[in-house]
Amino acid sequence: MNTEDVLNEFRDAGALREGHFVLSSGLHSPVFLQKNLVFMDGARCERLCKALAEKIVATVGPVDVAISPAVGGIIPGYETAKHLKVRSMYVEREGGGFKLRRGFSVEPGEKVVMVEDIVTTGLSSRECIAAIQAAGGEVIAAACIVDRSGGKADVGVPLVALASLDVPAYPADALPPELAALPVEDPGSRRLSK
Ligand SMILES: O=P(O)(O)OC[C@H]1O[C@H](OP(=O)(O)OP(=O)(O)O)[C@H](O)[C@@H]1O
Ligand SMILES: O=C(O)c1cc(=O)[nH]c(=O)[nH]1
Ligand SMILES: [Mg+2]
Repeated sequence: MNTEDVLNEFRDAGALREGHFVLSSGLHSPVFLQKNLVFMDGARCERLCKALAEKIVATVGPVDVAISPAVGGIIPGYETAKHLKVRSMYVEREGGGFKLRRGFSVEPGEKVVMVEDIVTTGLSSRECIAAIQAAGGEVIAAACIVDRSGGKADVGVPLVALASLDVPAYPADALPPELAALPVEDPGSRRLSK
């Protein structure tokens, strides 16, 4: 499955949104990939995550466990882990940072792949990887359905992306006038509890 195939899945799901969005990183963008509309369709989610699992194994070899950052990473993390035939766990925010909770644990020596839905700056991926390492996990790779940084995001380990796009994103104080003129949506979960 190549980038165009992945984009077609997003288009068909109505998940390729245009407007004015504030992203998890605080950057603003005219484009938002509403991945939940993709993952709500089990067959569509399976096609994407099966392809991601195959690409992970082809790139870094077998892994022992997949761990994702909540909320967006939970469904693709589970589905990708299913095709990798490994355990699926997630980290979630507690007091601002990600933590492995709910009785989840990693055994010493297990190889972990961190599975994200979308990578923009790589901030959430780096935070998730740090939480896995704090729990004793060895993260050998990261993976995502879409890397929208055009390959520029550095998550500190090899990143396996099913699709790679270069989508514009701007700091709040440097918005193009046509973007600033639109009402802003904040669709993610990072600022939900504030
Ligand atoms: O690479 P980054 O700049 O960190 O951006 C990508 C992150 O943003 C979204 O999560 P968000 O925090 O919006 O919440 P969600 O997982 O609930 O959608 C997405 O799920 C990624 O985790
Ligand atoms: O950077 C983000 O927060 C982000 C971008 C995007 O296109 N989709 C998403 O779910 N999050
Ligand atoms: Mg997320």
